Amino acid sequence: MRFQRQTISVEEAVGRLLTDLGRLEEEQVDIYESYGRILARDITATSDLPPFDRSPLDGFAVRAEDTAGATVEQPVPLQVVETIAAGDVPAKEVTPGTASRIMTGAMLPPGANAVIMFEQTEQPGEMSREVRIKRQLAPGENLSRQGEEMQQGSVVAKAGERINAGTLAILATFGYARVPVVRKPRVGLLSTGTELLEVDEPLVPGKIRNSNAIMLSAMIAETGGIPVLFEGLPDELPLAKKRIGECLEQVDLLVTSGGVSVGDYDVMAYLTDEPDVSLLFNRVAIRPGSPTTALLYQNKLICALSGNPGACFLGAHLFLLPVLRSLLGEGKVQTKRIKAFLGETYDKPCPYPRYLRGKLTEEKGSLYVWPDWNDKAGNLCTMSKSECFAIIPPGGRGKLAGEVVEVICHVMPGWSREE
Ligand SMILES: Nc1nc2c(c(=O)[nH]1)N[C@H]1C(S)=C(S)[C@@H](COP(=O)(O)OP(=O)(O)OC[C@H]3O[C@@H](n4cnc5c(N)ncnc54)[C@H](O)[C@@H]3O)O[C@H]1N2
Ligand code: MOO
Ligand SMILES: [Mg+2]
Repeated sequence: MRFQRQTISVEEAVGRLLTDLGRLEEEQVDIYESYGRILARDITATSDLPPFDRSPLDGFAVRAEDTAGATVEQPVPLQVVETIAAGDVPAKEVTPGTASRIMTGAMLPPGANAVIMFEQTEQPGEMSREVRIKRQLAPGENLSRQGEEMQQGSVVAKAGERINAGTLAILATFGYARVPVVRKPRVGLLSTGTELLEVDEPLVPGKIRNSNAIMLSAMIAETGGIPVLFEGLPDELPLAKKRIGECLEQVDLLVTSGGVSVGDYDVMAYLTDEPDVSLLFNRVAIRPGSPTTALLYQNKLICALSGNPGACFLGAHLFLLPVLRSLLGEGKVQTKRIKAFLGETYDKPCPYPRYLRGKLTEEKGSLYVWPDWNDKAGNLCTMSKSECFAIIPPGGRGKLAGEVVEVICHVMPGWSREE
């Protein structure tokens, strides 16, 4: 199968990966451990919000009717019957001719239907029981009514949402000390290639250090998976297949890098010929990383990315991360494509759509994308500065500066080009 490959689009490839890919089980975690997790079900309000009528100001709770005709020149005098701090439950009712001193956030006393701020009142003396109201109020003025923001039982966060700081505020408000989230997928990582050294090993002729594994494990963790780094994969097929089988037992899916093209030792490409291994695809219309491959073995997914670091990085964004998001039940599986003006001409011809790493700038409300010229598939030192992929359509002339191209953003742009 190494040489006969059917080329499919990115959309088709992702579609095949996500088919029959069920969401993982729900688990309960402590709210303090839930940041970044994906909600497993809708979250409903366990009470009204605010839970009681409360004052948004420091001032006096009054009956609006008592303030009729009040002005600075002719303030209306009221008798103060109580001071209510936030957290208190009022003991007294506000009856005609009276008022209660009230702090911001404090519960509104019965009988009151408006609040006037201190700045619009005056008191004859510090110890005086009298307050003079200098402005007429309408009923309901300066009040936060019970349930005005959320009613008990309404949905306040939805299944599939990634928990961020704002979500945590909602979960805390409604008392979700334990949060229903989706279990994190365990993602096995195997790197092929006898040329690979560990990070801490000195370089020896002909060999290189393994940079894909740690890069992929970071992308997996950032997306909400648990990377499980497995040691070396032999180049001989029977041993490799056995090793892959052992690894698959311990994880939800396996990601490999390298060995997917047509080389003599491209063990992943050979694996596609095994009878008990089903091939999802082994060539996608992308550059770099066109030999990216996906397999099903022992009923689990193997995402076989290219060994070229640049291609591996792209393949992980296009194929691995949507799989993880789907397993996590996250609402947004595919990164949205936006449009931007190409900042400079990129005219290298390519038979496939080229996903060019790049950076985004914004000028007078328009988005510009600037190609990363260090664009050989095996190059890696500009990945750390990559903010997006500009998609240069296939064909002879590439795209000219100022033409619109599609862009997939993968980090929040820094909006500048200087290094
Ligand atoms: N005759 C052909 N040769 C190649 C073709 C082709 O169609 N015909 N495809 C090219 C394309 S396109 C790509 S992409 C690569 C895919 O390569 P593999 O997935 O088979 O990757 P390897 O051959 O194992 O390695 C490629 C390259 O990357 C280095 N590498 C591998 N693993 C790592 C790692 N973990 N960390 C860092 N670098 C890694 C490896 O040493 C090679 O230099 O095939 C082209 N060839
Ligand atoms: O598709 Mo490859 O990554 O261009 O060599
Ligand atoms: Mg190869």
